[in-house]
Amino acid sequence: MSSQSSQGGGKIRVSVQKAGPLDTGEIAQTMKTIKTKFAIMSGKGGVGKSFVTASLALGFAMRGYRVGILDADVYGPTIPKLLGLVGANLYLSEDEKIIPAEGPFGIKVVSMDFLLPTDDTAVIWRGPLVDRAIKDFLGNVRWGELDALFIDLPPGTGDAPLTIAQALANEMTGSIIVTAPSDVSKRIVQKAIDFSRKVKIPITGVVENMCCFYCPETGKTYYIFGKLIGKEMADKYGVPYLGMIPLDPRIGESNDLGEPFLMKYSTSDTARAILSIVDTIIAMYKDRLEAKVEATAKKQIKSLLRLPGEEEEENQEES
Ligand SMILES: Nc1ncnc2c1ncn2[C@@H]1O[C@H](COP(=O)(O)OP(=O)(O)OP(=O)(O)O)[C@@H](O)[C@H]1O
Repeated sequence: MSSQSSQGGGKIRVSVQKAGPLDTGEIAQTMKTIKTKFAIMSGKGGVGKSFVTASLALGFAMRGYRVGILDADVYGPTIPKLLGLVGANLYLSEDEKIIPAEGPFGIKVVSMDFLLPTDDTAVIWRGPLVDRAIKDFLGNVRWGELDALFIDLPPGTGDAPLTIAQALANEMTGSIIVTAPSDVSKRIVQKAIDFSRKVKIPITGVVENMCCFYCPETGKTYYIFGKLIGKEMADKYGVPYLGMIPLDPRIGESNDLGEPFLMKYSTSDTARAILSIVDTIIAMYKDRLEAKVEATAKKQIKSLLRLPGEEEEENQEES
């Protein structure tokens, strides 16, 4: 990737350069200011992985956390659309770091979609170009201080998600496995659990999307494809079940309009289901999410209690 401006900084332009191997040191350096990092994965495409990624990020942000999304679904990047960010740009800082775009609640977003001039160009993103972008997205972004980063992996368990997940494994707090109930979903959850274990990312849990349909006319919930298959599988493999999200026609509608569902229908039952998953994850990682806040608060209290002149003494002691 190259910068457009000759004065340092500027909009990112795409150029084909050989990427070189993914460098775990660079990835660690890029992510060191982020408290928790979650890889969102699915055993197969189309189960709502990107929708869940965007919704979890929005949920965390609505709870007051500083959030980022890395859309690593390089062949089908949809996060910008779900957040109403189509047409946004990525920029390079003077020292050639990628500056994320900013979405609702200040959510920082990096996506291949920002680098594609039109939808039709997706097809040319192959080989070296994708390798280059992945390398830059993983190891060359200025995220700043974040409480949570959600990484939308490519669907399935093939080469593309494997390469990215392996490079990220040391940094990840956990994986969130998205599934939708169907005849084959048991196999799909099992594949995703095996995948996460293979790349040594601890499993945060399973989210069952499109679990059921609530009919406002009858007031009944219908488990069209089978009841609690995700829960059954999570129990079988001894991983946490984070919750379920119903089929809701308003989700497709808001996604198509680029109006984030969780914001537009924030008081709906479906939004409540999503926020309950968000709260479960927050509760699981409470210590990590709050650790820095406490450390900062302690430091502030200490400085408030300090008498004039003591700061200098302390600095001298430290050096
Ligand atoms: N709970 C839901 N109710 C209704 N529609 C949904 C729900 N979840 C997702 N969708 C719709 O399903 C489609 C697929 O969702 P999404 O793109 O998030 O899936 P994905 O698993 O990321 O797909 P891909 O494998 O292509 O990356 C979208 O049109 C989305 O709006």
